[in-house]
Amino acid sequence: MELKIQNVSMTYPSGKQALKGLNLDLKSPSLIGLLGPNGAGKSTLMKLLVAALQPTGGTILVDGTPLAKAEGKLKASLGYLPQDFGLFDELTVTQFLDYMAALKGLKNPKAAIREVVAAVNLEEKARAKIRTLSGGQRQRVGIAQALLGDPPFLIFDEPTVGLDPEERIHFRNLFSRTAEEHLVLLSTHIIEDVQSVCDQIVVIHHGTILFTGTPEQLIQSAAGHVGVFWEKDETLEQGLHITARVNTSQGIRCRAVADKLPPYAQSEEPSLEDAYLYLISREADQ
Ligand SMILES: Nc1ncnc2c1ncn2[C@@H]1O[C@H](COP(=O)(O)OP(=O)(O)OP(=O)(O)O)[C@@H](O)[C@H]1O
Repeated sequence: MELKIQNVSMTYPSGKQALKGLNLDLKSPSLIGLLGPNGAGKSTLMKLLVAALQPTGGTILVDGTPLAKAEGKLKASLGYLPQDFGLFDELTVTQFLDYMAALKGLKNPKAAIREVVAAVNLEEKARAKIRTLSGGQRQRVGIAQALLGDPPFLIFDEPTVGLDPEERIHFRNLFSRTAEEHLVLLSTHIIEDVQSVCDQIVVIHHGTILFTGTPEQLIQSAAGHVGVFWEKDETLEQGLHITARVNTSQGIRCRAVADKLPPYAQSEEPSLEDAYLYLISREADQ
């Protein structure tokens, strides 16, 4: 499966331009992490990709066919976890998944439901009413319904919200395994979610794409722009973007990103988080 996003823009009826001339190729199999600050346009892009919104400019091609003509095919091969996912509180987990399986037209719903309930570790709650679940468990039901029927294209909008660290690791591994044969797109603010599993990262900010490439390429782009120093007085922080500030017994140790590091900063190898913050901070400085 291949999606081509060509010069896509989205302006809401309010006049807010959420996306500005985006170009992007998404090709199966791949696990693509969509990173960006609040309001960057991530959810808008995902809504366009699932045809929940129509772009106000540009074209989206699904295996070469314009989305407007390929909508049926796209929806039949799509699993989607939206950001604000409403659940049917009075249904049990299994009843809800059964309903979703019917909407998806699955031929063998019982086996498919068993499979996804196991994949998200919810066997113990399969008969529990959704209103009795914790936030993290509800999120897992949302992930389960997206996985139902093993669709070849999966979109998860902030899938790890509400999950504890152990669950987040479980889901990262699940997404990674799923992406061995599928196209998986996940949006997140959490760098660790993309760090260890995504083979491609797309950084979006103010409705434009700032970066596409591998995590290693993003890290490389910040080489020479990350440094640490002891904060002897506050003026040393001026003109720098401080990414960490640690109180130690010897004083305050600062980590910073900057276009040009000051002489008192000792250069450090960038992490993915440094590189992301460097990219966003450069944009903010312009
Ligand atoms: N229905 C809407 N009408 C008007 N403006 C909207 C609408 N939905 C989103 N926006 C605006 O479009 C911009 C992009 O929003 P979007 O939800 O796509 O960002 P996001 O990157 O998903 O942010 P977050 O991480 O906070 O969910 C924001 O400025 C937002 O306020």
